[in-house]
Amino acid sequence: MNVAVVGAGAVGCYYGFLLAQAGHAVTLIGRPALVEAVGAAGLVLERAAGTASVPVRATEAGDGVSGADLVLVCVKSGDTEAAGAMIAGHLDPAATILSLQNGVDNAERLAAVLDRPVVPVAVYVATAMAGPGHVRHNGRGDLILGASKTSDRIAAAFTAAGIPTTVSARAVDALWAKLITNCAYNALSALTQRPYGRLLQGEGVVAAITDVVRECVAVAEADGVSVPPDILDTVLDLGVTMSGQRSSTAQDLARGRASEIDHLNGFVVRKGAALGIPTPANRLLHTLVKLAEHKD
Ligand SMILES: NC(=O)C1=CN([C@@H]2O[C@H](COP(=O)(O)OP(=O)(O)OC[C@H]3O[C@@H](n4cnc5c(N)ncnc54)[C@H](OP(=O)(O)O)[C@@H]3O)[C@@H](O)[C@H]2O)C=CC1
Ligand SMILES: CC(C)(CO)C(=O)C(=O)O
Repeated sequence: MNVAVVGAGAVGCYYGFLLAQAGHAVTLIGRPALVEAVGAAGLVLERAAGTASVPVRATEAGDGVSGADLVLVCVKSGDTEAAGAMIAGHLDPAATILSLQNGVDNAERLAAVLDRPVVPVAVYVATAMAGPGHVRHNGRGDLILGASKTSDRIAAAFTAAGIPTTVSARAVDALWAKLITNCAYNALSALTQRPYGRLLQGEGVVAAITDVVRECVAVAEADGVSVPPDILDTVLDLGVTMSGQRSSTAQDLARGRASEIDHLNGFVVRKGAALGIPTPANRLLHTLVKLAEHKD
């Protein structure tokens, strides 16, 4: 396949590497430092098994998607519309477009910009950029791909490339379950800069997380989403299995970058308002993170 990755960061570089290593022609669309580094040394993946590099094409330009059969959009949720506008005029009519992003409405928002279907993908991976063109893998890597005409073929190609992938007509339910986890941990970890294990030990934290999760479940169910009945246990378990982890929102704030909070707790607040469901705990977390993003 000809594959284009729009947003060559931690997620895009990880999946781009595995697809290139499996023999697919991969083009990364990213920032100038990434393009320069990949041009000089290839795309580097560091993981428990060792560090390796593959040669891939890299460009800053939206026309990097020209001729691609498959386009992976991997930008942060706040960049979805801009990334869509950048590639809109260059897409092959037969290309399949995947949104590999957290949050539940990126595929829908991207589809509105592109005026064509976009397949939502739930991404279960832990990766981070160690430097331009150098991605570090910290765990997992499996995907749940929404259903489409080409999803089964893509899932087979991904799985053959070392990316365990299943197809589900209810990928959005999986995205919601992930969103609920993000709503529970991301803001609290960001505001306190605590990893999840120490966060859960804080006074009142489990009760606060329980409130957040209950609000999210009420909004999801009012929106027709099916949430697993044991979601609260799943959320609390993550704080044990990933006890040393700080949320991506904590990492964004520590680097002085805008976070995805508008698309996490902020999304639940907006959706709840539209559906008549009160979301005071999510509203407060959203507001506090917005204040922390703009300290001056
Ligand atoms: N990292 C992880 O382990 C996981 C991340 N996710 C989700 O995946 C999505 C991507 O996350 P992640 O890869 O970590 O984010 P990153 O910030 O590492 O990667 C996104 C990259 O896209 C670049 N970018 C944004 N807009 C453009 C554009 N128009 N043209 C070219 N490059 C662009 C960004 O540059 P710049 O920074 O300069 O804007 C950045 O390098 C998010 O929704 C995240 O929540 C989901 C599961 C796990
Ligand atoms: C699952 C979790 C909470 C893990 O850190 C995450 O997705 C994030 O940090 O954004």
